[in-house]
Amino acid sequence: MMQNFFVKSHGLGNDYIVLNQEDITFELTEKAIIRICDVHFGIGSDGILLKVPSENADFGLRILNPDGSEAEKSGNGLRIFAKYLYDHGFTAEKSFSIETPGGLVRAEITEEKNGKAFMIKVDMGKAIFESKKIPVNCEKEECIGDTLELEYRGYEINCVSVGNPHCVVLTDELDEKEIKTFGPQIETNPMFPNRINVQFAKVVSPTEVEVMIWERGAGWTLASGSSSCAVACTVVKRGLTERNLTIKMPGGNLAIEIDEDWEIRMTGEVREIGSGTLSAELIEDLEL
Ligand SMILES: N[C@H](CCC[C@H](N)C(=O)O)C(=O)O
Repeated sequence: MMQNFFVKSHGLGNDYIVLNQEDITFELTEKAIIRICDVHFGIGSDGILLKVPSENADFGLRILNPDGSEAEKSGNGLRIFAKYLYDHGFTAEKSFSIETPGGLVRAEITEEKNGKAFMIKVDMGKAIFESKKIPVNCEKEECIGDTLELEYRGYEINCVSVGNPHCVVLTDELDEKEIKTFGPQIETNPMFPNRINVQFAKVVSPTEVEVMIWERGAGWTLASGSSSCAVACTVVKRGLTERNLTIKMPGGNLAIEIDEDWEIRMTGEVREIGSGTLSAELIEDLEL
C-alpha cells in the first residue's frame, strides 16, 4: 500500500480515519493524532484506527481518540476496520478475529453492496459490571442506580464496561444541550480513574431505546457502537427491555443482542467516504 495511505469511513455518522502501521512514515504521537483528527488543520474525524500486527488474532487494532488518548475498544471502529480489511484486500474471508487493547473480538461481513462490505456484525465480548473492573470508584460491587453528585445537580448512573468504560443515565427526555453540558462533567469526574464514555438513554419500547452520546476523548458523536452495547446491557439488566433491541442514535440505528451470559453482538452498516494519502506538508507539520 502507498506510504501514508488512509481511508476515511463512517458507521452511522461516527467517522474514523484508518491507517496501517506498516505504511506510515511518521510517529503517531498525541500531537499527530490531534492534528490529523482536526477538521481544519487535518483530515477531520472522531478518531484514528491503526492496523497493527497481532500474535493472537487474524488482525490487530489500536483505537485513538481525537484528543490523543487511546481507547480499549470501539464498536463502530471495529465495524469500519472490518470493512477496510475486506474491501482493501487484507482478507477474502467474511469472518475473522481482531485483537484490541480491550480484548479479542470476532467480526463478520453479513451483507455486501456492489462487492463491498456493507453490514457488519461484531461479537463485542462480555459486559462487565464489577465496579473495580470498569473502573469506577464505588464501594458497591456494581454501580447500578447509584447517584453521582455534580457541581449543580446529581444523576442516577449505571456503569458498565464493554472493554471500554461507560456511564449510562436513563431519562424520559433526551436533550442535546443537557448532555453537552453535563457529559463532560461526568466524563472527567474523579469517580472514574480512566475517565468514561457517557450516554443519556430513553426507553421508547421493549425493543427500542433512543440514545445521545458524549464520548470519552471525542465529545458529542452521532453514534457509538460500544455506547450502544453499554446502554443495551444497562436496560436489559434493569429489566426494561428484551435482550434483542434497536439502539436509535442521531446518526442511525444499531441492532444489539445480549445473551444470557452478557455476551454482546452488534450489527450495523458502514460506508466508506474516501481515501488518499496524507500530504508531505501535513507530515512536516506533525513533526514541528
Ligand atoms: N471514545 C471511546 C472509543 C470510541 C467509541 C465509539 N466511537 C464506538 O463506536 O464504540 C473511548 O474512549 O472509549
